[in-house]
Amino acid sequence: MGRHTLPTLVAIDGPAGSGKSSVSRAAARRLGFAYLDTGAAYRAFAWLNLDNGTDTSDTDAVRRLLPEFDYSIGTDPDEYYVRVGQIDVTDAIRSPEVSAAVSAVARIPAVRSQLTDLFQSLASNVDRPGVIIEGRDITTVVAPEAEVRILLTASEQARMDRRSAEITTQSAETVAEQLRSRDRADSQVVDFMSAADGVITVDSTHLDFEQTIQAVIDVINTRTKRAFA
Ligand SMILES: Nc1ncnc2c1ncn2[C@@H]1O[C@H](COP(=O)(O)OP(=O)(O)OP(=O)(O)O)[C@@H](O)[C@H]1O
Ligand SMILES: Nc1ccn([C@@H]2O[C@H](COP(=O)(O)O)[C@@H](O)[C@H]2O)c(=O)n1
Repeated sequence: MGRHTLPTLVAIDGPAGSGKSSVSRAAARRLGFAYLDTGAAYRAFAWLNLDNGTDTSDTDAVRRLLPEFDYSIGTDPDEYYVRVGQIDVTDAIRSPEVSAAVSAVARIPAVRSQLTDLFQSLASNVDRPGVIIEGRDITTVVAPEAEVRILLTASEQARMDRRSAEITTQSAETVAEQLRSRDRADSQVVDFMSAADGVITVDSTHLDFEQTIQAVIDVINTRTKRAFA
């Protein structure tokens, strides 16, 4: 049987360390939804550039690599993987080197255009009743028509504390500075710090992980007028 209805689209944006990936994945798992981590694609393309020895400040050189970007990602929250060609880069794309390079490639319009088309195609082809798509420009560019649009944010201090708690290979100061500079670079490209019209803000500064997941699920249930979970 072919699909008769399109999946419910849930778009979640927010700054670095706000909990987008971990909260979206956990909420998708509980709802029986698919989960699309859009940041992983930008990270994987930055990884390809670094692996290829491309100068990521050379826009033409980065653009020339786009046709070679053979990308795949797992959208089942329980079978998450990120691949470039046959190479599994799930862990490699989280390295400090990739985190330092990703904003440079993400600011190139041709990169954004190709990846946005890819995200829209991936989201419409999931074999689930819904899909949670998370990133920076989902509520505004990738899926502005989404039934549910959420800005997941937290104070800069809370986001830094959380990020430095998970990254033990660098000092808290280094992690904090990297997070600030990535947010600064990213906010040149798209505003993910203020909610566009129709976007619900969930501020997790004073919520723990479980409370944040429930807050997101509550918004989804309210906006779709269904009791998914
Ligand atoms: N409300 C919360 N309370 C405590 N810890 C949290 C909360 N939300 C997320 N975390 C933790 O904070 C860390 C960062 O979360 P996550 O990686 O999902 O953020 P992110 O928004 O996807 O960041 P980035 O955009 O940089 O990928 C993770 O270790 C996650 O478990
Ligand atoms: N929709 C998006 C998602 C991500 N980016 C860029 O990728 C970087 C990594 O994203 P994470 O969610 O994995 O931290 C992010 O800092 C942006 O530079 C984007 O531009 N648009």
